[in-house]
Amino acid sequence: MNTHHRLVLKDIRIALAGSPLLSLDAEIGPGEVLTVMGPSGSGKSTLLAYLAGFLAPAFQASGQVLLDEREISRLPAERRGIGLLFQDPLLFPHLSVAGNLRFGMPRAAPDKAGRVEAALAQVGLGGFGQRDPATLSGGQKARVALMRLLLAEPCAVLLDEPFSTLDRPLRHDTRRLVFDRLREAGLPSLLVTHDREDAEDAGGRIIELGF
Ligand SMILES: Nc1ncnc2c1ncn2[C@@H]1O[C@H](COP(=O)(O)OP(=O)(O)OP(=O)(O)O)[C@@H](O)[C@H]1O
Repeated sequence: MNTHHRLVLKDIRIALAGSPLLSLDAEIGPGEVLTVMGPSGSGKSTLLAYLAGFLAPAFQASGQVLLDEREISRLPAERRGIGLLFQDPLLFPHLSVAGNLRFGMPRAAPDKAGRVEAALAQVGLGGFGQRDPATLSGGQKARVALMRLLLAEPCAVLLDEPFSTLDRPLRHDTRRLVFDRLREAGLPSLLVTHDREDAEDAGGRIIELGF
């Protein structure tokens, strides 16, 4: 599942009601994690919403978002090839764990059942496929959300405080597993967080938002 994607953010500027909110220039190579930090209200979630394709109409944005040299900022969200990991794992409650993992897989993906089982085994959840997601712990849900994201074969990943509801040391272990898997998959990732430890553990560059 190793890929070599690159996400380039060129002179991104976002304003709210005519006032500048944030500006950013960055390049994220295969397997790299860029962390964006900033106080509450500095625009971290807004930046991710812009990159993912669901910026609220109250904002004005300019700049270029290049994924593998293709400008994606005018494409609809579902055609951008971006995977998202939020604070809430947002598992579909009406699907089993395996159903959640199969959900975003490319239609033509071979041996879906085998890949789902292998993905679960990779994160210590072998045999959990038929479980109802409501019966999982917070850390288990986070691991299912990660593998659902990877099986969808994104070209880049955005993470919005994905560890903030987990207690330490579970937080530490989950964070390690997520960053290791993203690195192994060769995906460029952008993490936004308040947490200095999350940022340092991500192992990449850290940018502080602010004009
Ligand atoms: N839909 C919206 N319409 C108008 N203003 C908004 C909207 N969403 C957010 N804002 C404002 O935009 C600014 C940036 O908000 P954003 O949620 O991006 O900050 P953040 O850095 O992610 O904060 P936090 O760390 O608290 O999640 C804030 O001033 C917020 O009030």
